[in-house]
Amino acid sequence: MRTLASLEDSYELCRQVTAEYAKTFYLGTQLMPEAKRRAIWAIYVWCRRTDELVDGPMAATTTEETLDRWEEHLEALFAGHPRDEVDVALVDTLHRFPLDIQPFRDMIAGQRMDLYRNRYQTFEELELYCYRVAGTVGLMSTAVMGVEPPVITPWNPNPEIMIPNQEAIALGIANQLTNILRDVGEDARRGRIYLPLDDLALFNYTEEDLFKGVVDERWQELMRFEIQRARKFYAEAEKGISVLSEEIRWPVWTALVLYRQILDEIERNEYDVFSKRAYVPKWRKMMALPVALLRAKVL
Ligand SMILES: CC(C)=CCC/C(C)=C/CC/C(C)=C/CC/C(C)=C/[C@@H]1[C@@H](COP(=O)(O)OP(=O)(O)O)[C@]1(C)CC/C=C(\C)CC/C=C(\C)CCC=C(C)C
Ligand SMILES: [Mn+2]
Repeated sequence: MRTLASLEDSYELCRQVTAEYAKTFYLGTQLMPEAKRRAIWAIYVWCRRTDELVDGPMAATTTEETLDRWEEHLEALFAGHPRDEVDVALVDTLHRFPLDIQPFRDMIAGQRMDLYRNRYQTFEELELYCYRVAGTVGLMSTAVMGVEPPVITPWNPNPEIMIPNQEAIALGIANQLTNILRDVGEDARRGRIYLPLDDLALFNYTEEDLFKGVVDERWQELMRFEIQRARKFYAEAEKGISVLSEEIRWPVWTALVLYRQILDEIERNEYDVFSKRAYVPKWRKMMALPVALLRAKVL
């Protein structure tokens, strides 16, 4: 069988894709030890490819069968059989880290929802979607990043190792909710509303108002409500960072703080997400780094 790519070339390709498409995550990985950041790059590429099946240039040709084939491709990867040059790095990552296939399957299930669904009635329905496309990323990342070994004492010789899965899921959901709030206008132009219809009704705001991009007191109240809920998921995630490995805490704090800043920008824009895309200026991102370092070292 012809060599698809050397392992080094495969990881380098994953690094280039991550650096190109995910500046914030890439910055976070730069603060990680070599073996772990390479693994995150390989996982990022798989996640990006999965998302682009439904969200990228090829989306129009994607069907349930496309996702079925992608799931078969995933099974091959977990069986140790790469099919293209970026697969080589992920197969190596799967051998090095205790990654379970279920979060990968769940992300594909999330992309299936994007195929046939463009409204969410309740927050519970939206939360399932956010778990599938983003909470799963938290589980994948935590499996690579690892946790600080618990302190062994004479009175506690076999301390339980706490894996912060719920908190990792919470960060993924917080990121996805942030993404949804930032992209309300863009998604509406594609006929898609992720905000729960029950929430719109709570503030007497209609789908028609949203498609017209109406920004009034009703909309601002609704957005305050949504942002407050997203911040609760960030707060939940913060509790889990303290048990991550020491050298990992800074990059994760950085990823959390930088993504959460998007909510601050939406507030600065007075919740007008229709004519302004919330964007965190570089200088604000840079200011967040020492804050994240302090949180990682002290808390
Ligand atoms: C620093 C670090 C470990 C980051 C993880 C990097 C990684 C593997 C990211 C994958 C992201 C991705 C492409 C997922 C596919 C589905 C998707 C697009 C999800 C949405 C991401 C938005 O990506 P992007 O910003 O590129 O979107 P736009 O194109 O700009 O619209 C999501 C919002 C989900 C992102 C979810 C995470 C990064 C999970 C973070 C959680 C952890 C790192 C766990 C931390 C552990 C604890 C205990 C808190
Ligand atoms: Mn998507």
